[in-house]
Order: sequence, then C-alpha cells, then structure tokens
Amino acid sequence: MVARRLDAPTATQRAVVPVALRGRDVCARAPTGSGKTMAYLVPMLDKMCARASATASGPRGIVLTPTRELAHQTRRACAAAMRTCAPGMRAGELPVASAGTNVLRETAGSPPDVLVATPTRVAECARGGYFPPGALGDGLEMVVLDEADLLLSFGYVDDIKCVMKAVKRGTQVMMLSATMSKEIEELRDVIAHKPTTIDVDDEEDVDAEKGEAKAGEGAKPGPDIKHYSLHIPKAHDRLLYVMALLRLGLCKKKALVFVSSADAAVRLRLFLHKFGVPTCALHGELPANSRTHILQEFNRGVYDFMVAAADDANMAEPTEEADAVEEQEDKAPTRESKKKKRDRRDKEFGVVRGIDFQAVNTVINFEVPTTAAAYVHRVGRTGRAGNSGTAITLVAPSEEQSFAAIQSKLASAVGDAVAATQVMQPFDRLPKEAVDALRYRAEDAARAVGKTAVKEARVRELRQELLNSERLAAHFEDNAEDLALLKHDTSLAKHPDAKHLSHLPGYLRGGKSRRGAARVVEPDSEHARNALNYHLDVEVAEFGSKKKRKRNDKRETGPDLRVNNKFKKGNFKKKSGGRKRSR
Ligand SMILES: Nc1ncnc2c1ncn2[C@@H]1O[C@H](COP(=O)(O)OP(=O)(O)OP(=O)(O)O)[C@@H](O)[C@H]1O
Repeated sequence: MVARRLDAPTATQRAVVPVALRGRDVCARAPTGSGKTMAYLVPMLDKMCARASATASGPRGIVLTPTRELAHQTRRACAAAMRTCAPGMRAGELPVASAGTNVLRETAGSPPDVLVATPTRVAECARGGYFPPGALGDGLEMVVLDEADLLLSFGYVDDIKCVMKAVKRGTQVMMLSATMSKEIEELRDVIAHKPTTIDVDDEEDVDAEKGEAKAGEGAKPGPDIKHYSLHIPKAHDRLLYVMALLRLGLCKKKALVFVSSADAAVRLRLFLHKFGVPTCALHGELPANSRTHILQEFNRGVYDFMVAAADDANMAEPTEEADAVEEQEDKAPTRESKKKKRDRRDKEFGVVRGIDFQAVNTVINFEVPTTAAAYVHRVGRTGRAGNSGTAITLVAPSEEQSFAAIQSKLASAVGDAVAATQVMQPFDRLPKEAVDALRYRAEDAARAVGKTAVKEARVRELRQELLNSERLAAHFEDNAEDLALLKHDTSLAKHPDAKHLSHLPGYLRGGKSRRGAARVVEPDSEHARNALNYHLDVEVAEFGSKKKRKRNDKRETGPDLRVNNKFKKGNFKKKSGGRKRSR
C-alpha cells in the first residue's frame, strides 16, 4: 500500500483483507474500481513474506484473470508492491498460446512466486505436467479468481476446475467479482472451503469480523457515478450525438466511448477526426503490444478521448483459448453444445473489462450494452478509486426494451424504490436545437465514413500498429522516450480530413444565442457547471494546447488539394446545384 502511495484502505479492502489474513476462503462482491486487486494482493504477499516457501520451486500465489490485458495489469501491480515488501520475489505471466508449447513449458518449469494468467494457460500447464513436481502442493499459499463473473462468462469454468483439481486441497481460495450470480455461488461451493461471503455495496461498509454489511463511517466504497440516458430519435444518429457531446464539451475529459465492434470503433474514430476530435481506439484486433501501449498512454493523459470496442467476437485471446477448450473437451462436443457455449459467453470484450482506466471522467455507451452486468463493467471504468464519474448511454428507439430491462436490474440492485427511480436520469444538457444545428455537417461526414472507408482505414491502422508493435517489442523496457513518440490517435483517413469540419463556428458551439443554434446550458448542477466550464475551455483551447493543435494540424490536414479544386468558384456552383457554400 505504501509502495502504491495508498494512504488508507478502501471499504472493500477493509472488509476483505482481515478475513483473508485469518486464512479463510473468501468470496467477495464489491463495486468496480473499489480496490479489489490490493484486497487480495495484500493478504497474499503478507502470507508469502511471513514464512519461507515449503518447496524449492513453484508459484506461491496464482491469480487467474479473464484476459491477458488484465493479467498484465495485475502482474504489474503485484511487481510494484513486491518492490517494497518482498524485493526478492518475482511476479510473472504465462506466454500466449501462439508462443508455442516449448515456451510455455519453459516458463512453467521455473515459475515466478506469483503467477498471473488466464485459466486456460494454467490448466494447460497442469494437464501437461509443465510445472515442477509438487509445485501446486504445500508451497502454494493462495489461488485467486479475479473478476470471477467474467471468468465464468468467458467460459473458463472447466479450466478453473482443472486448475483447482491440480492444486493441493485446503489451499486458500479468494474469489472477487463486481457482480454476483448463481453460477459464481455454485463455483464457490465447489472450489472453496467454508468460504466467507462478503458483499460490499454502494452505501454500506462491511463488518469484516462477520463478513456482513453494516452502516459505514463515512467511507463510500461504491463508485460515485451519475447515470444518464440520452434517447435519440434514430439509430443512425449515434455518430451525431457522440460528436455533439464531445465537440460541444458537454462531457468532462477524459472520456471513454464504448462501441460494440472494431469496425464501429474505427468508424467513430474516423468520424470524430473529421470534426477535430482526435481519439485513439482500442480493440482486440490490434497487436497486444499496441493495446498495452495505448492503455498506458491513455492512463498517462496523452489522449483525452478513447473509443473502445466491447466485443469479444473480435477478441483474439478468449476466442482462441475458448476454441482450445472446446478441442480439449473430454466428451466429443456436438455442434449444438458448442453453439450453446459460445452463446453463454458474455458478449463483452475482454480488453476493456476489469482494466484500470485511470482518471476517466465520462463513459459513453454508443449502444445499450447487452446485459446489466456488461453495463456495470463498462460504466465501472469511471468513478474509480473514490473519484466521481458520469455515464451516458445512447438509447435508440429499438433499444428501449433492453434498456428498460437493464434499468430495472440496476434499480432492484439498489433495493430502494425511490432511489431506484433516480439511478438513471435523462441527459437533458444537449438541446435538440444544438443537435439539429450540427446534423447537416454530421450526415455529410457520416457518408464519408462508409464501409469501404472503414475497411481501408482498418488496413492502414493494422499496418501502422504492427509497425508500432515491432518497435514496441524491441524497446518496451529500455527506451521509454522512444515510446512516447508513437502515436495512436493520428488520422486514419485515406485523404486528409477537410479542415472546415474541424472548425465549428461560434453559433454552432452555442456561444451566441441565435434561433436554431445551441444554447449555453444553465449551470444548475455540478455536472452542468463542469460541462459549462469545460465548454468554455473548449472554446478557448479548441481541443488541445496551441502546440498540440499545431502538431495535429500539420499532421492531419496538410495541403488539401481536393477541397481546393472542388470548391473553385465555377466548379462548386455547377456541381452542387447552387448549394450555399457557407455550410
Ligand atoms: N486504498 C486505496 N486508496 C486509493 N486508491 C486505491 C486504493 N486501493 C486501490 N486504489 C486504486 O483504485 C483503482 C481501482 O483499483 P482496482 O483496479 O483494484 O479496482 P477493482 O475493484 O478491481 O475494479 P474492477 O472491478 O473494475 O476491476 C486503482 O487505480 C488503484 O490504484
């Protein structure tokens, strides 16, 4: 905790750590961003430091995570903590499937003190006998299932059981999750021994002795997130509404926009670029090194806006691993059982869940998430570590029903009828006039980012990121300065974006009161005040510092010959049929 400069434990840590320190198995549900990682790392490292290892070689702690990204993040958190409290110890991950069996065998043959990996990789080592003899026996102090709900929704249950079968009976087990379900309870009953179940809810603290909820003393463990819904007239308007929210400064930076696929991420990125809103995109088809680097840069504050694809269909690792599971199934699976398994898997994307995006003030859901659990995980990327945040979900008419279902699930989680109605409020800071004023430009720009443009942009993006990735692989550890030069928010457009779109005249930004134009929002709440402050900020700064803007201008626009030719006086009138140029 000292190493991470954490002054006081969060309510989750206060509830979980003492129980775990007593050696009890723990199954804890605690809100996103409430510090679950340290809640299991502290007792694990404490146990490891308290006594010498019973075996010469073998992991002393195993952390199972649903994705490689989360494994990487957890390994780093563990290594950072170890530097202070256990300098002689080592935290490590297992290599990806594509690295091959020999590499996996070699790594597992001399495992680190704390091994962090997805269940499939650990199960493969257990099945193949790659760990040193007795490695999962007396020397192993603790097995942790981090993000237990995601582990189950990604279809890892058989691998988890396989790992637990290989582990010595009586090894301490900790399960931590943001949501609780019947499946988690069933798994808990199979793998844990007389576990203490702890539920840390939003308004209450926990009596660690009993593992029961009780009134807290001012500590607020749950995320402080304001939930808003933005009902849009038609699904096609999503791009327009997101652009309006970001461009008019109605949501506080840093903002994270969730979309449902890599295609949608690239499309939104292309579209926002046209309006002078540089964003980086995170999706499963990017090389792993690039994903890690993008995340690090976003957390460092290099980018204000990120578009993240929450779609595990495009997520290399879980799909690959799940396929491996299917192949290795003892019973020959039928086509139907395979399909069922895939369907059961949550439709969410592994890269973005459980990841500690830092200092995100706003999460925007481009579409309504598929399940209430998915909603909780997505919006949980803001309001972390005691900070406040805002979540805005765009709801198209066709999504009203699924949105209502999510709303009622969230409401029942609150448990109080009055509070339940207040969980989600309509976002009324974006006047219809403001949207209408931008509509014409947006529709024009949306047409320019059709299927072909997206396809081409994705090829360019992949090429660019593969190059980045190679450089990253070579320099990751030693040349941090070089890394800073790699940019992930540059334009992906084939032709330079037209400069006129990125400049919004004052009347479109709501600066002047004019019929049909955006009005400045009255600051009648903290959110609105923040929005207004930010709005003014945007007007002055025009998205980024002068230096940054100059750099972007140079890189993104360049001499736009196409626009110059097109808008030559004579040509323009003839082709456009006399449309007004001022648009
Ligand atoms: N005691 C503490 N005081 C302040 N910040 C903390 C404390 N413990 C952890 N944090 C910070 O809180 C953030 C969220 O922590 P963590 O990722 O462990 O949350 P989580 O509950 O696992 O979230 P999720 O369920 O979304 O994965 C991290 O940035 C972490 O550094």
